[in-house]
Amino acid sequence: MGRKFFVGGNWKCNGTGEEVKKIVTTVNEAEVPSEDVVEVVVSPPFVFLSLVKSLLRSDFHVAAQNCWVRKGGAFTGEVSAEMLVNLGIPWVILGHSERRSLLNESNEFVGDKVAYALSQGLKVIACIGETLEQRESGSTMTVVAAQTKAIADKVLNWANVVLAYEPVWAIGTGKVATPAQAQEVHCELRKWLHENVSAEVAASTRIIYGGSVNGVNCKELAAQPDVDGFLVGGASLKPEFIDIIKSATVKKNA
Ligand SMILES: O=C[C@H](O)COP(=O)(O)O
Repeated sequence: MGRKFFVGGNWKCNGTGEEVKKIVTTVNEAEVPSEDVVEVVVSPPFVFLSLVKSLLRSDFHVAAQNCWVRKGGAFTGEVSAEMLVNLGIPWVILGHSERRSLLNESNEFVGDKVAYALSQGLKVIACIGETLEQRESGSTMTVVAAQTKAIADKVLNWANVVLAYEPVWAIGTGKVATPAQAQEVHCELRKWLHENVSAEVAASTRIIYGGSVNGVNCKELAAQPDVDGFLVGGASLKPEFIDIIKSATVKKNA
């Protein structure tokens, strides 16, 4: 089964209204492969979701960067999945390593969030990844399998899940995983899904890579058989995001 290439731009906690409009203008004016070839999502901070949604070209979609773990209510400072649905936001990023490490989001909490967001009709980019210390101690697969299991324990239908493998040591560091390192983990993750979820889910779930992806390194990464796209941080704020979107054609022509 074909897995459509997926490129997400995670703008993190960046931008003024003016800067956001400028980024949207750049992506709106770009010539990129059609929606049949690549699915593109941009993820601005909460406060700019409506603005970006109103300005963004119709073949690209918007994602929130987080949402609350269950139904909204007395949870000061949180944004619920229901609110995102109400705003017409189709996607949400959950379990990003910055939230896992800075806000102590556990595997179980992330699994609960993913399940709740899906139950409300959102599509989820679920992030997993090991630290440098974990990689150097040889526990990369143990760590990412435990993170994936916490999601799999709560999720029955994977149709609206994209799994983002983002090694923490590669995020915002300029130190990108080599294509072979990325492929190795993606392939193992797909095997894990095959053995622990189903052959169908393993074959159809998109596993995307994140961590210092840029307009140059994207092509070789995109050529790896189990790399189904990217979650891009820093470079998604720059015109080179367009080159990263275009790397979808590497896959198409492979
Ligand atoms: O969500 C995106 C990742 O954290 C990657 O960020 P980066 O491309 O700035 O390394």
